[in-house]
Amino acid sequence: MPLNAHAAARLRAKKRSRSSTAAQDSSSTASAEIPRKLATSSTTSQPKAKRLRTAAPKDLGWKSITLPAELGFDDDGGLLELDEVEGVDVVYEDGRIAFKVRDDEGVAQPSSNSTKKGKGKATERDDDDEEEWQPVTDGPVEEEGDEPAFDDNEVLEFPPEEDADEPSTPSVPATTATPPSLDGPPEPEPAAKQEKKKKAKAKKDAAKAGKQVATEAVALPPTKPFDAASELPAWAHLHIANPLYRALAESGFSKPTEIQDRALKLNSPANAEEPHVSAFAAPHAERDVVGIAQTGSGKTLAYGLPILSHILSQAPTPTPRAASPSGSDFSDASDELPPTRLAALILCPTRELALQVRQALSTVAVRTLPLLPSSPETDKLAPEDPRRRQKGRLVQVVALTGGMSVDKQKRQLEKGVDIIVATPGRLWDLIGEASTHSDLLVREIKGIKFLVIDEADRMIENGHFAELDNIVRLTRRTPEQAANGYVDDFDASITSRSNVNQLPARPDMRTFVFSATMSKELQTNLKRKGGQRKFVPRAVEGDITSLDDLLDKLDFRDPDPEIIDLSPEHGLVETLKECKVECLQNEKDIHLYHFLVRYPARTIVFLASIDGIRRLHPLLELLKVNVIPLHSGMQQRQRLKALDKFKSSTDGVLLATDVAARGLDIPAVSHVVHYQLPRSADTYVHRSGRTARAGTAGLALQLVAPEEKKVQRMIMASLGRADDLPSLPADFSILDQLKRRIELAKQVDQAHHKLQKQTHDDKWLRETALAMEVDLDDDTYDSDGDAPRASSKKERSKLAYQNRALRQQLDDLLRKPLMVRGISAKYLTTRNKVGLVDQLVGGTSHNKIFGLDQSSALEDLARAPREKKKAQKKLADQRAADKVGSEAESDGSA
Ligand SMILES: Nc1ncnc2c1ncn2[C@@H]1O[C@H](COP(=O)(O)OP(=O)(O)OP(=O)(O)O)[C@@H](O)[C@H]1O
Repeated sequence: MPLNAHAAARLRAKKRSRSSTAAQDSSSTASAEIPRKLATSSTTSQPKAKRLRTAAPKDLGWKSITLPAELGFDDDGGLLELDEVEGVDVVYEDGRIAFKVRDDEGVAQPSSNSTKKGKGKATERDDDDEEEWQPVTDGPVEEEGDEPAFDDNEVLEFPPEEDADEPSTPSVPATTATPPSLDGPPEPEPAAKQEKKKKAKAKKDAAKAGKQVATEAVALPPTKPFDAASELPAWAHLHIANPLYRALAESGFSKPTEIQDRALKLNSPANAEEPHVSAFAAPHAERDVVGIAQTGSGKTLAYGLPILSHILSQAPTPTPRAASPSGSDFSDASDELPPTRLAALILCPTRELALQVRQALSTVAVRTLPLLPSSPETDKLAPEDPRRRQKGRLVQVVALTGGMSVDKQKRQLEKGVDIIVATPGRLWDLIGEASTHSDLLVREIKGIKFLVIDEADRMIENGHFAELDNIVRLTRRTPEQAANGYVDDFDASITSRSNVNQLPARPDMRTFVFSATMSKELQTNLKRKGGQRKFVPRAVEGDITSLDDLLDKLDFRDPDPEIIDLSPEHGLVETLKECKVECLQNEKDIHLYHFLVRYPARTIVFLASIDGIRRLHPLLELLKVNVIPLHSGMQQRQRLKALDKFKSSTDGVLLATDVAARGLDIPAVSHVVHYQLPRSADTYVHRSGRTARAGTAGLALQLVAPEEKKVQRMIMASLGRADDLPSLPADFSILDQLKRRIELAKQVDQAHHKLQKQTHDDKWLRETALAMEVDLDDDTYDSDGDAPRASSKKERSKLAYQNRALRQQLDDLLRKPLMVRGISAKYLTTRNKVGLVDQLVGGTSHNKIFGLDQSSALEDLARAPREKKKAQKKLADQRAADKVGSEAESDGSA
């Protein structure tokens, strides 16, 4: 087996101790990879401190040499007698190995060139060369977020409504502003700044291009219907409006997910022929749906596509205000009122989810329009920019959530919308205003064709009972409408005009209730009630406090709503792997930090409280983890920015409360960590479902303290499982090193808070003294009790000094590499038959932990049982050998 000699320059190689237990190849010769120049050099001169540059290992010009065993290698694999080499320093920067090459040594190419010119090509550099050499970074390259950023609920400005009913024409939609991106602030790196500038320029160019495009008329042939049968055969059997096929193809959704297939089949006109449908008393053939399907299975489009399909197949309705003969006046008789435009109301439990649903539906809506032919101007625009599209019917989707400007939302409503995605709180605020706006909104809601309750079970938990109740009442039929004598207890005083209150709700409204979790008991109840529900829904007294209550309050027009239950047996997605780490409560920080360092990837860490996030966030930040907090104590804008930032970083760590547990569809989340276990199995399912979405693999890790064992067993039991989760393996020598870092980071944090508090107290005292015209001697202070006191200058500077010193210590510690036990920082040799240089040169070395190969948590988890078996066998062999030895000894002594 080839052994790798170390590349450490300036190190006089001495015989390594034989203490290493790893058995090594002891063949008489061994080949080693040594930087070309280093292998031949024997000078001992120190590289000059100036003009050192970082070189990538692969650019160092390694060459294989054959070393006779007597020259260099003992049977430990240790390196003997290789003399000092020069020109390359092995240094440890930010916890990583880095090779520093002196310019005048010219050992290797500057990285930027050498990667282009090929491995190992060394060129001499002139000392007078003033050109700056760029350091090579081996770190992961930051990728652009692959999802469009949340756009602060800006409704995309689609082509003017008047044109909506016209067939596609050659002209181009009017210029509109590009939806603003909420990109998080980039790192203050010069490269990032440049990138930002570039983006800004590109955006400007795109805006310019958009204007240009808008002013030029592009002659286009009329758009042909999309040929679903040949281009999207897996969808062709489902009856949806033709432009949607184009949108699905453009989205890369080659086939429907199971829940989509099942839900859309109920949309099919073919169903009208089926006996169970003909039994449906209402004058329509479409069904109400209660859909339960695993997380990430595409439920949004399962209800979204029937809605979009319905809208696209209807003749466009003019905006209510514009069409109303008397503007906003509702004094006319109800039958003279203009038709309503709003087709669907989608209720979501959280703001983020509502914004995400809006985004998902808007994207599909835009994609129903064909792209304009490619041109230098249009190509600069984002594909979701309506200016890239041909004119046609564009569905308007608006999100009404808290934390956003009410006025803006009203303006959007005024323009006319097809779909409202709302959280109950904000929607009810808008309705309850008792203004012309709210009357209009009530009238629109009464006319909806679809009512959707997304994440239905969470909706109940969210504390919006009253609002939800009131909104749901608007969609119920009046006694006259329902042949069952249904009593609508809608409070007439909610809106300002009684004639709006008396408007009937749409008789053929469809109701969709979706969630990833719903108790079997509830489903059974629902089924059992099907017959009764036909005409007599249960009168629910008081608030809606359970999903059962909600289902009873919903006025399903379908007496037998279709229940599609695709929930997996154990509630979790098949592509999700679970594991655990059992540790004490106060060791969770170490294990979390270990996991994040060992397996850098997009990760969501769930905590039980905002306080927990406020404690952990600064700690991990001090440890240089790319950590992003998300909780309900943050302003909406901050929350959206946090999500945006998380989406655009490949190794971001989102520290979140359960506000992020449901529905959020963030691409490529590799890991979910339950820092604290949730209190219910449903929340566990939803939290874990933020990874392993749409058929991808993912891992959920539970950090379980002894006091949580009971909760854990309960969760597992309610998912129908024993606690058989595998433990994630950890290297204890690394944990020790991480523990030191964490302890120091905690001290830094405490010192920082102490200083901050003191500064704050001092400021307050000084301001108070000034206001009271009292002299406050800086060097004297009141030291009794807990009352805030002004600190002396000496005290303050001592604190500040301590603070700085601790930070410095932490920085120094973070710069030191993490080393697996048994390897040396000085000699990059071989450990457990793994060549460390091989790892570095081959790029397989772990970025932060020296001595480990890069591997994913899933790979390590899969290997864990084999490794455990091996370790057990080794231990058993060792014990057996010890036993034989001691028996032989005792025989000998006898
Ligand atoms: N037919 C399809 N083919 C491939 N991907 C799809 C398809 N339909 C939806 N997706 C993608 O799957 C992902 C998950 O979809 P969605 O958010 O609707 O899941 P969900 O079932 O609502 O999840 P949750 O229960 O967590 O809210 C999204 O990124 C979506 O774009």
